[in-house]
Amino acid sequence: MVKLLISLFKKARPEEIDKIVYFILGDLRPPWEGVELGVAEKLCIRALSKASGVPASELEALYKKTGDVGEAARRALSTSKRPGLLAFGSQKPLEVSEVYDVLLKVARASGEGAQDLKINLLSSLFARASPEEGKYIARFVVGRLRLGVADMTIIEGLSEAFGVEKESLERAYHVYPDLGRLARHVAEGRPLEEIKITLGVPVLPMLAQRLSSASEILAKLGGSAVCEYKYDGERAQIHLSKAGVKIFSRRLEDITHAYPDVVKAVREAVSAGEAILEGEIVAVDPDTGDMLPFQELMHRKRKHEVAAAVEMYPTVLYLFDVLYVDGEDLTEEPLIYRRVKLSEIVKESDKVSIAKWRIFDDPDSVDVFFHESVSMGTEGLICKSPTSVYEMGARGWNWIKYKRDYRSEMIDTVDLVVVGAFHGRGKRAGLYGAFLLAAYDPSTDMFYTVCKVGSGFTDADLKKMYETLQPLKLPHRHPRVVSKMEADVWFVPQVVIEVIGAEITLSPLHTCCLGAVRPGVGLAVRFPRFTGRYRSDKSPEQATTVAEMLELYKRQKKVAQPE
Ligand SMILES: Nc1ncnc2c1ncn2[C@@H]1O[C@H](COP(=O)(O)OP(=O)(O)OP(=O)(O)O)[C@@H](O)[C@H]1O
Repeated sequence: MVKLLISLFKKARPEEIDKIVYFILGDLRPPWEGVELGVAEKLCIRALSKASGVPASELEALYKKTGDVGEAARRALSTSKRPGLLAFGSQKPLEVSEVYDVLLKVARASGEGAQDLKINLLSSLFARASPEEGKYIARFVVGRLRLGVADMTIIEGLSEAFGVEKESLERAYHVYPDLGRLARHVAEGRPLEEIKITLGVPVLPMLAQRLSSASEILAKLGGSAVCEYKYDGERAQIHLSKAGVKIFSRRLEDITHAYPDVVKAVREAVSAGEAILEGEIVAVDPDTGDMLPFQELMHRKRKHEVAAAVEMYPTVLYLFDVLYVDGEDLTEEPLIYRRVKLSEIVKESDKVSIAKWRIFDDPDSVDVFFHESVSMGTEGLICKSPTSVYEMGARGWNWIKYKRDYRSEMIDTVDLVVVGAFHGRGKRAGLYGAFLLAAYDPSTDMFYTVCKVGSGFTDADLKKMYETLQPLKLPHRHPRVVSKMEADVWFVPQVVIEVIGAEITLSPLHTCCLGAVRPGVGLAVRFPRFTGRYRSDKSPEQATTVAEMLELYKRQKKVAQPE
């Protein structure tokens, strides 16, 4: 493959080599420009029929039989009468640039009459194409070219064809991942140093390796690590400039349209004029602000649902890196410097936060932080070398993910005692927005906290809870309640409600079974939800006990976690 590419690149003129590279990749433009041909097989066949004079029904049948629109094109064009046009061979052969320009017009056709325009443009191409050319054009336009040439193979070809070091090409590609443009750059003999981090063009993101124990991770990172919550959402590379805010996905696609709320929040939170930031967009419960699993971001994927989703499924952006600020490329600076810079330019709000992080040098502390992170709704930690630069496009050992290799499933509901509450915001203002719940320990006759729950309550439930709890209000924590968490309001332990969660996890934030499984860590219900059942038939001493919590934790079904 490389040999073929070398000879092709050597033959190509600089002004067409970019187009050749895009064709090889099966695209017309780099991913963030979102240029799509939008040509279905049916439309392609209609264009072929128009160009060849062969009835569309015949071509449909041919396509059905061979399953390859390219083959249908080849046969149509070999038998064609080419109505209204000179016979093939009697006119100027097609040039790469011409084909490219017409296809770009096809991709950009939109609105009323777009279908007809696309058919006309394509049929004019087919009318001039040889049967072999038609075969590949047809496959390309319906997205079936599939040459299987990897980006790195193109880089190898370019390196050999133009005598440029492969490593330098790779570096340039990581900063500006547009292979067509890169090919043209080297074919024109321009120096690679000209290629710099650019606002509006996403860099290839740095990726993480994976290890499964804190001690291995610390050893690999040279003894100490910046440990950050590993948020479970969508990775976002955010480019802020005078022109506005653009958000790019992990795969370099422009996803700005899905997150108008993030755009607005970034504008308000970031004080720099220009910046490239990285973070994770996480769906949160609109009533409690608690993190939700990333599946809840699906509502942002359908264009017509975005406006409603912004209201019903709000997000928080957790920023974890900054690559560029006001003309200064920070990718060669150490992580610690970048994190400081990040806190300098970001004013945190309820929509934009800086990813929670700590520096550790002992595995036990990393583990405690890990369990805290998971119980808050994340996937674990990303541990990073404090001195590492931002390695674009690399999956090296300077970022190491620490995830669980299994996920558990909570097998039963639990009945927990309301011991505290948190003031509600927004729709819940004036009421309680979330409640601190505890399990009972008969051996000490005390209540130990298990979770903070805000989900599953209807408006009527919240009102009822508020009214029921008023007479039980205390100015301080009840002496029979053991809690590390500070509630806004405390109650006499009396009201029992039924709760279900995704699983029971270890957590240093709660006191239930503290130290029973690991030192310094208790048990918590992750993603807890009120089932709607008030257990007024139960006294607080009949609530789920800490021993039952431990039993439930041990008996949970463990489900293998996908890599
Ligand atoms: N604090 C953080 N620092 C870096 N990445 C984070 C952080 N929090 C969440 N992430 C996310 O974690 C991802 C890496 O881990 P994960 O294994 O979940 O993703 P993946 O897509 O399966 O793997 P990868 O991105 O490494 O190919 C990052 O791409 C990013 O989206």
